[in-house]
Amino acid sequence: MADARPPVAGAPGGCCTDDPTLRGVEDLLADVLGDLAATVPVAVAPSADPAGVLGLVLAEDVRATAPLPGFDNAAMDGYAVDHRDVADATPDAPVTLPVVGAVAAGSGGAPPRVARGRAVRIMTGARMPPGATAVVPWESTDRGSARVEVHHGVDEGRHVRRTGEDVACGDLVVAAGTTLRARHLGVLAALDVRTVRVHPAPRVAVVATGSELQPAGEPLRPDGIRDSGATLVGASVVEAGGVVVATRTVPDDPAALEQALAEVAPLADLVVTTGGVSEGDHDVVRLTLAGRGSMWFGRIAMQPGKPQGFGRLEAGGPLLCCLPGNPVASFTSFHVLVRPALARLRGASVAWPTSSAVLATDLDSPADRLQLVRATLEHGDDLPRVTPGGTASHMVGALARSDVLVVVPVGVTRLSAGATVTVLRIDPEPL
Ligand SMILES: Nc1nc2c(c(=O)[nH]1)N[C@H]1C(S)=C(S)[C@@H](COP(=O)(O)OP(=O)(O)OC[C@H]3O[C@@H](n4cnc5c(N)ncnc54)[C@H](O)[C@@H]3O)O[C@H]1N2
Ligand code: MOO
Repeated sequence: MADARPPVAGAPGGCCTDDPTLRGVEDLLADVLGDLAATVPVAVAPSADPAGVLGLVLAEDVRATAPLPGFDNAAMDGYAVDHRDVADATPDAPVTLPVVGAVAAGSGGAPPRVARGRAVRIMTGARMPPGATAVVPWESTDRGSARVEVHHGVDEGRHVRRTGEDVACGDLVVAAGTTLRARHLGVLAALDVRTVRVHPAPRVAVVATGSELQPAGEPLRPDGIRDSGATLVGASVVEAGGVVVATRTVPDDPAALEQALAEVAPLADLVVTTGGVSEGDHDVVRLTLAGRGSMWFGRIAMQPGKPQGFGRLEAGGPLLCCLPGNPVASFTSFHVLVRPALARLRGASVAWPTSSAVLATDLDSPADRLQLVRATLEHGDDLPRVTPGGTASHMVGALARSDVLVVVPVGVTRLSAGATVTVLRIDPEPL
C-alpha cells in the first residue's frame, strides 16, 4: 500500500506541534486509515459499461489470452509482395509485377497466395497473404491494377504488423491496482475481456448539520444561510471517486441527527458530517456522538480545519468523518483526511496529490499548525507561480477562485516570495 504520510512529514519544523492540546494531522490520518480496507471486488463488464468502469481500481491482474495483433497484417495500403522480387527496384529501373488479387481489412475468405514474382493489392489492416513477406506502399508504385510498377525495394517484414508484436499471449496487460482509464479499456476491448474484477466506488453519505441551513429556493430567514457545505462535500466525494448514496441536512437537534445517521449508515461505507464539532452550545455532532463507539473528537494542528471528529459508532458500521462546519474548513479537511480514506476504500494510493510551485508573495503562518492556504496558480519560468490568498474558512467565493492549497508545515512561520513550496492539488486528476 502506498505511503499514507502527508508530504509535510519530515519537512523543516516536522509534523508535530508543541501544543499538547492539538493532535498532529499525520497522527489522525493514520487512525482514519487504520482499519480501512478496499471495498470487496465485484465483476464488471468494461466494454458493455465503459462509463461505469472508468476510474475504478482493478482488483486483479489481467493477462492476455490471445496475441495482439491476432494475425500478421498490412500497416500500409499498397501491394503485398515477396521482398526479394523488388529488392533491386529503383525509380530508374522499376520492377513490374502482375497483380493477382486484392485483399482488404475484413474482406473475408482466404487471401490470395503471393507466389514469387506476383503482387496482391492490400489495404491497411488486411491479413497478409501467404507467401508475402512485405508491403510496398502506394507511394512507391505506379498504383497499377493489373500490373504494378514498383519504384523502391522494401526489406523483409516492412510495413507488416506481426502477430503478438504488441501483446503476447500471457502478457500482463493491466495490473491489479491500476485505476482504469480509457487507454486500459482500449486494450481490454481489443482482447475481448468480458469481465474484470474491480473495487466498487465507495458509498458515501453526507449529513450537514446546522439550524441555520435552509434548502435551495426557500426564502431565507434573517439568520438563515444556504447549505453550501453538503454540496461542496458531496461534489468532492464524486471527484474523489466515491458515490453519494444519501444526503441529509439536519438542524442542531440530537434526535434529528440520530435519525439521519440511522437512515444513512446502512447504505454507506463512509459517512461525512459537517458542522457541530467545535466548542459551541449547539455543536450537535460532538455533543451527540462523543464517547460512543470508537469516536474521537478534538482539535488537530491544522488551519483551516482545527476541530474534527472521526470513528465508528459500532464495529462493522461505516467510518464517520465529522468535519467542521465552515465550508472551506470542511473542504480542506476533506482533502487532507477524507480523500485518502476514499482512496484506501477504492484500492488506490492514499498519498496526497502534491506538486511544487514558487511563491509569488511572502506568506506568514502560525507556528503550531499545518496551514493550508487557498491560492491561485499560473505559469512560471520553471515551476508554476502560486499566489496565496488566505485561510478564512467561511470564504466559499475565494475558494472558488483558488486552484490549489499551499501546504505550510508546522514550525514554519514565514515563507518568502521566491521560495519553492508544496501545493496540494484540489481538482481531480483528469480521467
Ligand atoms: N470557542 C471556539 N469557537 C470555535 C472554535 C474553537 O476552537 N473555539 N473553532 C472554530 C473553528 S476553527 C471552526 S472551523 C468552527 C467549526 O465549528 P463547527 O464544526 O462546530 O461548525 P458550526 O459551528 O456548525 O458552523 C461553523 C460555521 O460554518 C457555517 N456552516 C456550517 N455548516 C454549513 C453548511 N453546510 N453550509 C454553509 N455553511 C455552514 C455555520 O453557519 C457557521 O458560520 O468553529 C469555530 N468556533
Ligand atoms: O479551523 Mo477553522 O477551520 O479555522 O475555521
